[in-house]
Amino acid sequence: MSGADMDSNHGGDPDLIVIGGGPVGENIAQYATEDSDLTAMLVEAELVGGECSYWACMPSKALLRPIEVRAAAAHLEGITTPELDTEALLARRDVWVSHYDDSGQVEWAEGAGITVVRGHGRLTGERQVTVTSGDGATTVLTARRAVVIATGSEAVIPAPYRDIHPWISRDATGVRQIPGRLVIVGGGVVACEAATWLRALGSEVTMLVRGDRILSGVEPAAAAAVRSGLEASGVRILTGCEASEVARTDAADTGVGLVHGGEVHLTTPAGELVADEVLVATGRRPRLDDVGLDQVGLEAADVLDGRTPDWLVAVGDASGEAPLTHWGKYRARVIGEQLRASWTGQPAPQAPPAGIDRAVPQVIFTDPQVAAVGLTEVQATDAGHDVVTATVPFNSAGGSALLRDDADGVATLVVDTGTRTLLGATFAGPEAAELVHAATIAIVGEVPVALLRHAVPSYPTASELWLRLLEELPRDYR
Ligand SMILES: Cc1cc2nc3c(=O)[nH]c(=O)nc-3n(C[C@H](O)[C@H](O)[C@H](O)COP(=O)(O)OP(=O)(O)OC[C@H]3O[C@@H](n4cnc5c(N)ncnc54)[C@H](O)[C@@H]3O)c2cc1C
Ligand SMILES: NC(=O)c1ccc[n+]([C@@H]2O[C@H](COP(=O)([O-])OP(=O)(O)OC[C@H]3O[C@@H](n4cnc5c(N)ncnc54)[C@H](O)[C@@H]3O)[C@@H](O)[C@H]2O)c1
Repeated sequence: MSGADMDSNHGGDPDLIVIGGGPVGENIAQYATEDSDLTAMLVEAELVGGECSYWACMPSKALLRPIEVRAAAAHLEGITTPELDTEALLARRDVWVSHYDDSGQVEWAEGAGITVVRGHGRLTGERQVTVTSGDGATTVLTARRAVVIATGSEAVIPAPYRDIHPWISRDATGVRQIPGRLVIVGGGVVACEAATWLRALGSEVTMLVRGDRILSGVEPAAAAAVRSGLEASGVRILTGCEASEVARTDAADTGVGLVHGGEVHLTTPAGELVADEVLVATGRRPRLDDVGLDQVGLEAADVLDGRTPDWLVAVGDASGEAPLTHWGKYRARVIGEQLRASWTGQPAPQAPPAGIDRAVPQVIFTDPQVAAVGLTEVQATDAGHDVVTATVPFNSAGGSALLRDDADGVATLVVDTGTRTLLGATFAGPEAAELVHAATIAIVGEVPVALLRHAVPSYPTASELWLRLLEELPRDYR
């Protein structure tokens, strides 16, 4: 260890207290302390590993992967379609969430030298966190250097649904009882992914979408491909449709993943809908209400706008940045390394390139998948860029067409006319997830598109779509 201001504090107050032991909290605790004598405590109210490990990313993708493989087999000449075994699929989910047991993650934390403290953490003073455990006992902790808020986010439930105990994403990922008739409110990522697995598990799904299309944040042609895929699987999508009244008999919190009461009646412009369950998937907000911000003279807006004192940092979903695990973990690595360098005198890591937050990738695991990074054409022009775009059908390359007999979908590049570098890319098609990282590298590296044609994709792979896309650009760009 180097650095003038370091003194060993083993057994004393930790250098860092992280409130929230999700993937982001775990990462910042690790990166802020590794290769040093610095110490961290991770305060977790529920399960170490967070929403992502038990209720969000892992269970949803564990459910979706076999469904995706079945869909691919159903659209490939030469093999018969495998049958879905609901019980086995839910059991696979349970394995991927470690049966909701976090001992593996606690073991990892302890192995990394991080002390796990169970309970709900709240700020009660400068660098001070009071932890309330399940039995109401409180412990006051003080950080020598900093406190991190990594408390994640929570589902937003709009007014008409608050009294009916609707399902939220936890019920969909933790499903144990398949609703016969399911209404999904929202047309975002949670809604589209949950519609995919719940339809495959046998629910009759109706999506109630307030806007004029699903997935309003992605390229319209990609969103249209997802809509076609959902409709082909039997999902009914009502756009421009909001419920004005919602009523349910015997609404009750029967448990996660179980139907929460009797029939639900929804009054909508498309007529009355009757459902056995309603899944509300209308967005998430940073979980900042109950972390004691008022005790240190702050409001949620201060955290979201970055007006926090030096000793307080927010990261992950709680920070208001892109609510994605990989993005939160990236920010945790960057901020954690910066903190460690400033506390130890170790060399500072390379700073992120300017504008890095415009290179956030996301994969939507629907059928077809959507994998996107950076700006869409509309977002780029709204941000003041002059752009040219290239769009090709997903099956326009041999390698991508081979993936499925119905390799429908679309790929789009958005290029800045000034810098002639990539601003955004979107791939909608089978297994599109693995195509997007090349675009992320091109954006982060500010690679001129003229150089990209010298990056040769193997034959026959889906990456050959890059050749088709570059050919679609004006000749003097290639
Ligand atoms: C259904 C669904 C699917 C998703 N799928 C993906 C995906 O495929 N890929 C992807 O990148 N992202 C996905 N996301 C988003 C992803 O889950 C979040 O971006 C990620 O979990 C954020 O990590 P985090 O550590 O910031 O917060 P979280 O994972 O929410 O963890 C926060 C932790 O803090 C704890 N906590 C909160 N308040 C306190 C307190 N006061 N004291 C102590 N502990 C507290 C919580 O119990 C929790 O364990 C999905 C989200 C949902 C809802
Ligand atoms: N594969 C992934 O990366 C993945 C998967 C799931 C979730 N996530 C993350 O989780 C976050 C939350 O997902 P989400 O789908 O809940 O949010 P979202 O913001 O993606 O979509 C919310 C949807 O609800 C609609 N809506 C909002 N308020 C409404 C209201 N009052 N009435 C009717 N409709 C309303 C919106 O128009 C939109 O269609 C996302 O930002 C996403 O990044 C990521």
